[in-house]
Parts: sequence; structure tokens; C-alpha cells
Amino acid sequence: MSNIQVAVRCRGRNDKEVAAKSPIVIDLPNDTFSVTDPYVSINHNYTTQTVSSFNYKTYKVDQVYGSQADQNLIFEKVALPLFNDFLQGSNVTILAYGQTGTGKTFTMCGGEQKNSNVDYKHSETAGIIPRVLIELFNKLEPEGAASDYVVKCSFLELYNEDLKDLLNDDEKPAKLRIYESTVAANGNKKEAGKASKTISIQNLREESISSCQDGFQILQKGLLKRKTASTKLNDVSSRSHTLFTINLYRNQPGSDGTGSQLFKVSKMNLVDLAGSENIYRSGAQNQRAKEAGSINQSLLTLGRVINSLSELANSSNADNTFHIPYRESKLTRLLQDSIGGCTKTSLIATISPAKINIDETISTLDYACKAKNIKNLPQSGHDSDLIMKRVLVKNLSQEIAKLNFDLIATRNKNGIWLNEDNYNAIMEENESLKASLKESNLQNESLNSKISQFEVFKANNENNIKKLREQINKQVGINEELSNESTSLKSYIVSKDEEIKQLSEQLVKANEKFSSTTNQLVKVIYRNLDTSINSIQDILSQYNNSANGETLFTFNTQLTGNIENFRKSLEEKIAEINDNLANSLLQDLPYFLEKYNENYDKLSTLISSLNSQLMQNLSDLKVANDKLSGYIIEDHLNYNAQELISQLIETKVSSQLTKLHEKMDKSIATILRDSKQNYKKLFETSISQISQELIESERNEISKREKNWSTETSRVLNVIDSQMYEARQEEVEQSKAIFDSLSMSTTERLTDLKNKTTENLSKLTELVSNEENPKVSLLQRNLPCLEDISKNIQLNDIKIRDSLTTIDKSLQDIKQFDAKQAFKLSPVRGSKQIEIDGLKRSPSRSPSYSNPPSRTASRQISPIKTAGTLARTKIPQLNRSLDNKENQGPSQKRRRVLQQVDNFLHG
Ligand SMILES: Nc1ncnc2c1ncn2[C@@H]1O[C@H](COP(=O)(O)OP(=O)(O)OP(=O)(O)O)[C@@H](O)[C@H]1O
Repeated sequence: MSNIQVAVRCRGRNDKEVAAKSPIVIDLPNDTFSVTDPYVSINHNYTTQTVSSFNYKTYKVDQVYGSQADQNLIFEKVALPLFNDFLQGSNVTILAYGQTGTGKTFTMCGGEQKNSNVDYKHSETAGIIPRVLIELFNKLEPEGAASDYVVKCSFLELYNEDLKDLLNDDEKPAKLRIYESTVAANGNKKEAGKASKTISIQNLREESISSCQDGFQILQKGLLKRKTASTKLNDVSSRSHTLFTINLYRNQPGSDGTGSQLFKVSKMNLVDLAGSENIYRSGAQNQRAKEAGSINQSLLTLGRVINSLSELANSSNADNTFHIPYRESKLTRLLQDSIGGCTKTSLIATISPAKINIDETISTLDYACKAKNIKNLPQSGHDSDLIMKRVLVKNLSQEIAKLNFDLIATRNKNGIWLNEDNYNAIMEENESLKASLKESNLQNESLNSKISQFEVFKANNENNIKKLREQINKQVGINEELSNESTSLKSYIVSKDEEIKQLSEQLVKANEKFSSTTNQLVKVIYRNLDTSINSIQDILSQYNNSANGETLFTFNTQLTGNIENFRKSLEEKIAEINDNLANSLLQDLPYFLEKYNENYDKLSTLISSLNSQLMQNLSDLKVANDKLSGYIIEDHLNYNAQELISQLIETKVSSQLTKLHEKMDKSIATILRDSKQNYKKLFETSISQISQELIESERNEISKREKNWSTETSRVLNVIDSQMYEARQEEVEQSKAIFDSLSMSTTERLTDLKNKTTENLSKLTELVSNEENPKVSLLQRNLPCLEDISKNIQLNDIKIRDSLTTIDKSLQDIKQFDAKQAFKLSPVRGSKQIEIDGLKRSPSRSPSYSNPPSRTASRQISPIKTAGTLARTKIPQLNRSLDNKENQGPSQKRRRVLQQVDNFLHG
């Protein structure tokens, strides 16, 4: 009795664990290998406890391998001892157990299992299986002919409680069944007396191999077939259990006493278990959950088997009445012989050192420790392990014969080789197939009769089909017509679009032009108005106080009235334009709307007629189809032709009609949408055109009015000018008369005064010379007084002279003012001007104005001015007094002036 040997293999942290910065929580005695001190410690509180209070949980196993342990070391320490037993005829098993991604497959198969042509012989990462194969043939081959042996391999997968032969290429392989057989040494299954129970798998392929390369090929073939799936924990994760078995038949020295050679049969099971992790942690869902659930079910049973066997080993129950639940899962049934059975077994528990996997690691180590307690009863040399050479040879020769048949049949392509079990299975299947065939034949017969009925029906309904075809062709024609129509409509719409675009552009340009012209027009009008108003205001202010004030006031009132009227008429006109525009819009809008509605109605009618035509065609087709279907159904024909026709109608006609309908719908929708837009645009364009026309006509009207206004203004200004000229001329004449008379009277008075003075002086001289004259003495007394009078006379003389100068200046001013007015009026009146006295005058002025008397007046004044001996005068005051009596006539005014001058001179 020997315990299951348990080894723990702890790999280094992988990339994911490093990336996750998960610390190492596994403590091993050695990074490579430890057999003397085989403990694995786990620190539970790695991150929370201080170093001094580390809380370790320690597991004791048989061997411990660290991250530095290579594949060869594992092989030599774990597999080789069992291999040697296997070579000696023992059944041995090596199990790899652990969480996904911890290295089970790496340990059992190797690191390059994904490559199809791995050179295991020279690979450092080759796992236990290839190393065993190499070792096996290394041992067997040197013995050569002296050794009689046969090696057979099988490769099995257990996935979702289903067994799968990884070496079977059949598309529908025979189902694998686990059964217990009792095999006697002579190969007779019935002789139970000398036999023992073994687990066998029915229909499992066993391939004979004669070299390790043959074995490698088998391993590769099986690995490729192995079910893998991605999980969060391992990218290429195996979700299945695999069992690679090597059967060795070796010549047994001695005999069974019958002279027949015996062969020792030994078996080596190399088991790669699926990942032991919790399904929730692996992220498995749906199908995966099922897989993971099954995996856990198998592993759970395995755990319970291990528990039971462990308890059995520890108990003192000698009866061995413990129930071991081998039969509760296929995995435990397969491993029944290896765990607690008659084989030598080693378990390699693979673990991760990272903290993130600590729960799974603890679970794995718990399993491993329990498994360590299990005791097996390996039996070597048991009868059941022997097989007679003739049986083996018979089996092999049968196999070879079958293979030969198979080969010949394959070469000749005229037959199939089958082994007996397969044959029986096939025969059974054949029987059932025969029955099915019989049923099928009956069905066929009935179908054949229906076919002939259908042929008759078909012949009878050729016409219907012909009509249907014609209808389909017609429909296709309609379809084409519609599509042509649609195309032409589209091109029409495109051309309309282009037109509308051009019109829009024109409208935009016209609008721009109109607004700029309007602006200019308004500017011109306002400028003219401003100029006119300013000029008129100037004139009014200058002449407001003149003799013709009344006339000017009247004119001013008239002009203001005219301007007001013009403004009013302008405003009215603008209002009228607006009204006209609004009216025309209101008048034309119904027309456009009517037109739009009309076209819309037309389009709708067209669409509905097309629709009804389409519906008619559809209903015709439906009638025809129903008719055809009716015939088919009435005659109870279930022949596929009905389906074919239905399909034909369904696929060709209906789909064509549906497409047509959809196309129609789309094109109608597009036409409607486009026409809506087009009408909108057309409407806008028309409104713009109308607006433009109206604006153009109004602009013409305004320009006409502006011309009239200009002419009228010129005329009025001419009138003003001539009136002003006349008024000024009259004033100048009055002034001249005043000065003439003033000058004359002043000269006369001065002469008179001179004479009188001379006379008085002579009288005075005379008086003075007569000193006795009392008057002389009086004169002498009054002499100072006379001197004062003389001074006064001189002063008066100076004042008169000043007054004359002032009058002369006033006359000059009047002259200049006259010239200025003529100049100011000229720009308003017209373009042509003539030069008078260096000033511009209008040619429209009256002929008398071209030779203005003011010039003569001014020349007549100059001798007066140069005389320098004018009497004292107050002409400016005189003018002011005249201003106050503006309603007096010119002769009256003149009289008053003379009177005042006279008064002044004489008093
Ligand atoms: N001791 C080791 N040394 C180097 N690489 C290792 C070791 N153990 C595992 N690996 C690597 O880790 C990855 C996962 O290993 P493997 O596929 O053997 O895990 P597994 O336990 O079989 O997973 P699954 O249960 O999903 O099949 C592989 O890339 C493998 O090469």
C-alpha cells in the first residue's frame, strides 16, 4: 500500500499578476526543489500585518517545486519513478491539478503545445508526456528483437461530462462508453474466477506506435482537438479534462503452463485536469457557466472521492465500508483505478504565487493535502495484467488484417473496413436505417404518385403559368415605364431647379441694384431739399428786414407750403407703393396657391392612378397566385413544386412588386417634396419680380417728380431773384436820392455857412478895429465864447465827414450784399452762369439786371466820399428808423430822411 505522492509546483508570477502588482504570498523552502523540507506557506494577511506578526498557513506535501524548477527536474523527480514502475508492469497515473493558468498543461504536455510540429526531443519546455515517450522508446529500442513489446496510445477528453476521442477523425464518431470489464488472463471475459475488474472505454481508439515520434504526432493531434476557451484568467484556457494513456504490452518471461507466451500489460495515465477555479471568479457566463459548472461537478466529485479515501485512510475501519462516490462523475469513474485503486499515483498541484489567486491556491493545497492521505494498492503481476501472446497477436493481427482490408478497400475505393464492435454497432444502425429506408420508400411511393398527379396538374395549368408569366412581364414593363417616367420627372425637376436658381440669383442682383438706386435717389432728394431749404432760409434771414419783406414772407410761406405738400405727396406715394405691393401680393397669393393646389391635385391624381394601377396589378397577380395555390391545395399536392412556385411568386413577383411599390412611394414622396419646394421658390420669385416692377415704376414716378420739383424750384428762385433784384435796386435808388439830396444840401449849407462866417468875420474885424465901439469891447469879452463856437463848428464838420464816410461804407455794403445774393442764388437756378463784376449771375436774370444801376450808384457816391467836407450825419440811426417803418412807401421814407438830416443840420 502506498500513498498518493503529492508534489506542489509554484510557478513565478505571470504578466497579468505583475501588471496587477499582486504581491507574492507563497513561501517555499527553495525556489527550485525541496523534498527534505516540503512545506508550502501562505501568508493570509500579507498586506495588513506587520512582518513580525505574519500569519502563515503551512501545508506539508511530498515534494515542492519553485519557479526555478525546470521541466526536466519535474520529469526526473515526479514522473521517472512512476515510469520505471510502469516499465516493470505497474499501472501508474500522474495527475495535474490546479487553478487555470497555473501550469497544468505546461507540466503535462509542455510549453509549445500550440505548434503542430514541436520537436519535443530537443525542447526544454517539453512536458511529462513527451519525455515519457522519449524515455519509453529509449528503454525499449535497445532491447531490439530480444524484447517483444507493443505500445498503444489513446487520448481522451472529458468535456461537459461528454467523452471525446481526440484521435478519432470521424465526423460522427461512435459514442464512448465507460464500462467495467472482467478480463481473464486467457482473454476470455466470461471467466470471472481468475479475473479482476478494469475500467475500459468502449469505442476508444488505441493507436499502436513504434517510436516516440509516433507518440508525439498522436499528442499533437489530440491537443489540436482539445477544447479551449478564453477566460479572464487564462487566454488559452482549457475547460476540459484530458487523459493520455500509454498501454505497454511486454513479453513476460515464463508461460502459463500451456506453452503460450504471456504479455504483461501496464498502463500509464497522464491526466491534465481542467481548471479548478470558482466559476464566478473565472468570469464564465452562459455556455461557460455550464462548462464551468460541469467542471466543478467533476472536480467536486473528485474532491469528495479524495475526502472519502482520505478519511478511509485515517479511519480504523477495517471493513472498508466507506462509500467512495466514483460513479457520480465520469472523471472519477475514469480515475477510479488511479485514486484509491490498484495504481501508483502522483498528483502535481500547480499554484500561483500571487496574492490575487490566494483563495484558489488555498483550495488547491487543501485538495492536495487530502489526496496525500489516500492510500492505493498497486498490484504488480496480477493475473489481470497478463495477456496471452496468442490473444495479443490475435488482436494485433486482427487489427492488422482490418487495417489491410481498410487499406485495400481505400485503395480500390470499393469497401470500408470495420472492426467487430464497430461492425455490430453499424449493423444495428443498419437495421434501424433499413427500417427508416422502408418508411422512406413508402413515403417515396406516395410522393411519386403525387408527383405524377402534379405532372397532370402542371400540364393542365401550363396556361395559367403562361398567363402569370405574361402578367409578370407586363408588370416588369410597367415597372420600367414607371422608372423611365421617374427619371424624366427627375430631369425635369433638375432643369426647374436650375431655372429657379438663376431666377433667384437675378432677384438677388436686382434687389441689390434697387436698394442702391433707392438709396442714391433718397440721398439726391434730401440733398436737394436741404440745399433748397438752406438757400431759402438764408435769403429769408437776409431779406427778412428789407423793404420787400412782405413779398418774401409770402413767398417763404408759399415755398414752405410747397415743400410740405411735396413731402406729403412723397409720403403718400410711398404709402401708396406699399399698399400696391401688399395688394398685388394679396391678389397674386391666391393665384399661386391655386396653381400650387392644382398641380398638387394633378400629382396626387397621377400618384393615385399609378397606385391603383399597381394595386390592380397586385390584385391580378394575387388572384392568379390564389388560383394557382387553390389548384395546388385542392389537389392535395404537397410536392415541392408548389413551394417552388410560391417561392417564385414570392421572390420574383412579390418582391418585385414590393420593390416597385417602395420605389414608387419614394419617388412620389421626392416629387411631392421637390414640387413643394419648387412652388415655394416660384412663389417667392414671382413676388420678388412684382415687387421689382412696382418699385421700378415708382422710381420712374419719383424721378419725374424730382425733375418737376427741380424745374419749379428754379422758376421760383428766378422769381425770388428778380424780385430781390428789383427790391434792392429800388433801395439803392432811394439811398442814392438821399445821398444826392444830402450832399447837395450839405454843400449848400456849408457854402452858406462859409459866407456867413466870412461875413461875420469881416464884421468882427471891423468891430474889433473900432476899439471905441462898445460892441468891440463886448466882442472881446465874448471872444472865448466865439472860440468855443468855432471849435464846435469844427467838431461838427468832423462828425459830418465821419457820417458821410459811414454812408459811403453802407452803400458799399449794399452793393456787396447785392452781389452776394446774386452769387448765392445762382447755383439753385441752373447750371449756366455769367460773370458780372467778378461775381456769378444766372443768364435767366432780366436784361436790366445785367447792367445793374447799383454800380452807377456806387460811382456817384465816390465824389461825395472824396469831398471830405461833409456835414455831420447819423445815417445808421436813420436806417434803423426806416427799418421800424417798413410799411411806409419809398417817397415817404425819403422825405423823412431829408427831414431828419435837415433837423440835424439846423438844430
Ligand atoms: N512553471 C512554469 N514555467 C514557465 N511558464 C509556465 C509555468 N507554468 C505555466 N507557465 C505558462 O503559463 C501559461 C499557462 O499555463 P497552462 O496553460 O499550462 O496553464 P493551465 O493550468 O493548464 O491552464 P488551463 O487550466 O486553462 O489549461 C502558459 O503560457 C505556460 O507556458
